[in-house]
Amino acid sequence: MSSKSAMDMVKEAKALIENLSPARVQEEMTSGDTVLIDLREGEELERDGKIESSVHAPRGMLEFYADAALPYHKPEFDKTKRIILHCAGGGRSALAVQTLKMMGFDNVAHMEGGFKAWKEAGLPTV
Ligand SMILES: O=S(=O)([O-])[S-]
Repeated sequence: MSSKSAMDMVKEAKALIENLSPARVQEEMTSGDTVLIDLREGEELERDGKIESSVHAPRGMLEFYADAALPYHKPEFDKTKRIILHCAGGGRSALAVQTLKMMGFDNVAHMEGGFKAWKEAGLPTV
C-alpha cells in the first residue's frame, strides 16, 4: 500500500471541500446561523487568543463531539446548521471537514489559512 504525507492528505482534502477566506468567514458569522468551531489545542488558544464567537472543540475528540449518540456530543455539532471549522493554519481543519462530511454533515467548510490568516487580515481576536 502506498503511503501519503500529511501535506498530501491536506492538499487532497482542500481540493474536495469549501475553502473560505477569513473575510468570508466573518461575513458568514454575521448571518447568525453559522457555528464557528476552533479545533486547536487549549494551549494554542491560551497563547495566541481566539475568535470571540468560536466554540472550542480540539480535533482529537472531533468524531466523539460530533456523534449525537455519544455522551461526549457537543450540541454545536448540529447537522442542520452551517458549520465552519478552523485551526491554526488550515491543515487540521481541512482534514476535519472531510471527517464531518463522512459523518453526514453536509453544510461544513473551513477557513483557509486558519487563525494565522484571520490575524493577518487584521480581524479581531480576544
Ligand atoms: O493544522 S495546522 O494547519 O493548524 S498546523
